[in-house]
Amino acid sequence: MQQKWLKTTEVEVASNKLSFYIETIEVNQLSPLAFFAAGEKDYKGKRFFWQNREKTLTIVGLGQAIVFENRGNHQRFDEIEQKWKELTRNIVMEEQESQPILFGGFTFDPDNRELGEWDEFPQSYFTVATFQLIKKHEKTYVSIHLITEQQNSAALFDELRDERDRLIHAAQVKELKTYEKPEICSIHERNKDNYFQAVEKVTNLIRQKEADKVVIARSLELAFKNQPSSPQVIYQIMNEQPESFLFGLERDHLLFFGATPERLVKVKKQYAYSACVAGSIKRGKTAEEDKRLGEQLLNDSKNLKEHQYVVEMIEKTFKKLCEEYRVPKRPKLLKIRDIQHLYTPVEGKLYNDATILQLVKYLHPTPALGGVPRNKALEMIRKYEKMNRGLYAGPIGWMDADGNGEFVVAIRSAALIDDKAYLYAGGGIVADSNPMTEYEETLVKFRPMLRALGGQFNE
Ligand SMILES: C=C(O[C@H]1C=CC=C(C(=O)O)[C@@H]1O)C(=O)O
Repeated sequence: MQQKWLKTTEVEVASNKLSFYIETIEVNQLSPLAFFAAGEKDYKGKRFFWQNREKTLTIVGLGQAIVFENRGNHQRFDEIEQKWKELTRNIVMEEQESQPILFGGFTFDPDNRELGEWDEFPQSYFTVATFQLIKKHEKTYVSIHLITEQQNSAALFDELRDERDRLIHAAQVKELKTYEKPEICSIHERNKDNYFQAVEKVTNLIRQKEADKVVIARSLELAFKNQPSSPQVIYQIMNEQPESFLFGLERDHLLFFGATPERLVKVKKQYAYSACVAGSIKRGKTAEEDKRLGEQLLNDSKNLKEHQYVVEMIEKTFKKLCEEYRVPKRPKLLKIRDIQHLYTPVEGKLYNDATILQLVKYLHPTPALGGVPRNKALEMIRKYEKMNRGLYAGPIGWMDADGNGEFVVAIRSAALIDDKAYLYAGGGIVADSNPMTEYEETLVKFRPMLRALGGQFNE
């Protein structure tokens, strides 16, 4: 049985009078990835994919009803918030199972000028999809969004209905595809020498009290025999990393995707949930070894220090934006397939006027990805890391018109551009860091994406 809701809303965005038409139907049995793949021909470069860690929410977007981009200014969080508010001001959506979603991400550092694979990418990139699929618990909804200046759009909307039905049909009837892993022809460790020098330099500066903690990252470049497709690599990370948040965001030739264990912030009905994830150790080969390594991590002063900086900073932000909040006294372990982390969940009740994008703005970058003090750490990253992180380590996620949403920290991620992929990984440097140990930690952090992309990992 298909249900329909039709909403039309008049809105004004940047003094353009726009109408926002929405129609949602409930559909039976539909694989979100098959829906994503159904857009391979016509919507490539204009798609997104999201699945939360609990697997209770999957969102797919095909096509673009509207795009919000912003290049390089410091108001980027407020600007996106304002545009989204203008667009959804008149929409009354409460209690609806499926709402229009704004999906996208912010780059790590708009002041980074290093050239590379991110040259064309804006500093904020958000879209409302033309065709949006939401799978919540066991129900699946597909919405059409049309945002237009035209007054009479009935014919156009009918065309979109036909297109929606075609996409649903394609996703339902095609046999569920199992994709092969891509075939790699080369793996190149970019700027490896520079990475060692950067860690050494930054450790020395921290010892001289120039900063307390700085996260230094590096990158691998993979070349493939044949160009992998977006559904193919998303399929691989879904299989390889089921316990993480999964995301994929396309813009023209670039797909940024990953499987991160780290939530930046989730807001549901004015309650906010964040998590401090910093401090790492590998998984053991046996349950006993794993337990011993976990205990070692929980008692390791270097990792506890790295972690504590993140806790203090997230607590400060919650203090500013929440009526009440709760921070556990000690971290616990977050165990994922290749690695264990120190983990402290933080939650609070937001003040009435506080929003998810304000939280993102104040939290990003936490000392799990930037450092302490923040500006000094960012300066050192720009100076010594010598790469552009692009969306790696930035906030990526979604929000709805009621202010609910979720953003993760885009680590364990890669940018796929044509027949190349760029993988990123880093680690927190403190006074007692050792370059070789840090390097080995990045190898462990590369492992999930490398494995998903068909690479070998040699211990
Ligand atoms: C910077 C990364 O991880 C961060 C998140 C968790 C643990 C981290 C650590 O132990 O250093 C890092 O702060 C990365 O995965 O690229």
